This record gives sequence, structure tokens and C-alpha cells, in this order.
Amino acid sequence: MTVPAPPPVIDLDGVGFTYPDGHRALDGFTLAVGTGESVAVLGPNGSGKTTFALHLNGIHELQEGRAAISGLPIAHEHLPEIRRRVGMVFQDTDDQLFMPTVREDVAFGPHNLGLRDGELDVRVEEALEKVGASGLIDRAPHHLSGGERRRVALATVLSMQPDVLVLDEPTSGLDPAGRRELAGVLAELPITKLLITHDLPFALELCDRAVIVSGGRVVADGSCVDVLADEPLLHAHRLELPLGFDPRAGWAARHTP
Ligand SMILES: Nc1ncnc2c1ncn2[C@@H]1O[C@H](COP(=O)(O)OP(=O)(O)OP(=O)(O)O)[C@@H](O)[C@H]1O
Repeated sequence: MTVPAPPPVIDLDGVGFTYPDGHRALDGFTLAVGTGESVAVLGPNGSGKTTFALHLNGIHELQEGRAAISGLPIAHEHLPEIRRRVGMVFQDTDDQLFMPTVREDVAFGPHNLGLRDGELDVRVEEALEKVGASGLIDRAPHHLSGGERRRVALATVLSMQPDVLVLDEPTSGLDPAGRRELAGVLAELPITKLLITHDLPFALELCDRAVIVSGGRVVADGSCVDVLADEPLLHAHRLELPLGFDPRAGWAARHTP
């Protein structure tokens, strides 16, 4: 007897979405992401990437098509479980950090899930350790640097033990060292990742697969190297690699000064 394959972690099929002002932002958006994949979601401004991401934890209600997380339909009655499964790391860390201390911010989600005392402490400590921020546990989030805040925001999500991590422009505002540190932290996390970004070298560093979103749908899907090496494709979708950057060169070559 063969064991059936698990459902994709993310499974969207023919999703359409129109904002109340009549603006059509998604139109036949279809994407399936399997367990453990790291997928870069690329595309020009206004192509629908954030609108898509906001469907994944039910912030935008499904209007057309089908959407599920690990087989569970993204629907009103499942939202608490969907929000546990999908960890969203927003571009603006102010959306995520609002408690007086890092410890309380990271504990907020699991406390709402009912964890208490020693179990809660362990969950918080483990999440901070994963992002290399154990030393920040008693600090005030609003006193941290941009890179530190980004890592703590990631810990607030990891403390919920999600099935998938969705990162919207995680490198915005980070200096090269902060960007490098974040790449190191994310690369070590054995979890399905969706990375929405305009930072193509960062996408290449972290993702095996890349999709291009244009006009509210996925128009290209392939290995990250192949997508980024296709100059006409990038050009057609207003995507640019830094001058002299060769996606086909090995990691070591890209990192040699
Ligand atoms: N609240 C809203 N009301 C009306 N239209 C909106 C709203 N939010 C986004 N849009 C429109 O929907 C389209 C998709 O926007 P979205 O933010 O999803 O794009 P994006 O690919 O994430 O862009 P960017 O790369 O600039 O972040 C755009 O044309 C945008 O103007």
C-alpha cells in the first residue's frame, strides 16, 4: 500500500481578489509549495505579492478560487489554526513588537495558545535562541537596532511553531552586516519559507525556487538560479540584479571580494 503524499503546505488555486474600490489585485493566482521548500516571490511593485501574502493567514478573505494550508481551507472558521500554522513576518517590525520587553513579545502568541509557566519559558527561550537573540530577552524592543528588532520579530513568530514562514521584504532597512546575519539565521531554520522580496541576491542565497508575480498571477516558476539568470524575463518584469552579479557563479565566487 502506498502512503498518500502530504498536501502542499501552501495550496492556492485560481485565487481572485478585488479591493473595495474595484481594483483587481489577484486574478487566477495559483501556487503550491511543498514541505521544506524555500520559495522567493518576486515581481514589480503593485503586482499582487502582498495581497497574496495577506490571504495566507486570512487577513484578506477569499473571494474566488481555493486556498488551503497543509490541507486546511483558509476559511473564517479555521482562522485561529491557520494563524498558528502561518507565521507572517511583516516589513514593519512595529506591527509585531508592542510589549514592554522582548520576553513578553515572544511569549504573547504561545500565551494566547494557553501555554504557561515553565512550558512558556522554554518556548520563548528556544525561539530567541534560534534567531541568536537570547541576550536580548529582557531588553525593551523599542530600544533595539533595526537588525535586532527584525530577529526578535522573527522569534515572536517562531514561538508559535508555524508550518510555514512568510517574510515580506525582510531585508528592508538592514545594513550589509544585518542582512548577512539574517540570511544566516533564516538558512538555519528547517521550515518551509516564502520570501517576498525585491532583493534578488538575498533571494538567491536563501531560496531554491523562485516565482514571478505579475498582474496578480504567477507568470514564471523555476529554480531560483534559472529564473535569475533569465535576463529577458527579469527585464520584462522590472527586476534587476546588481551590476556584475552572476547568479550562476557559485556561492564562494559571489562572496569573494
Ligand atoms: N487597500 C487597497 N485598496 C485598493 N487597492 C489596493 C489596496 N492595496 C493594494 N492595492 C492595489 O493592489 C495591487 C497589488 O498591490 P500589492 O500591495 O499586493 O502589490 P505588491 O506586489 O506587494 O507591491 P510592492 O512590491 O510595491 O509591495 C496594486 O495595484 C495596489 O495599488
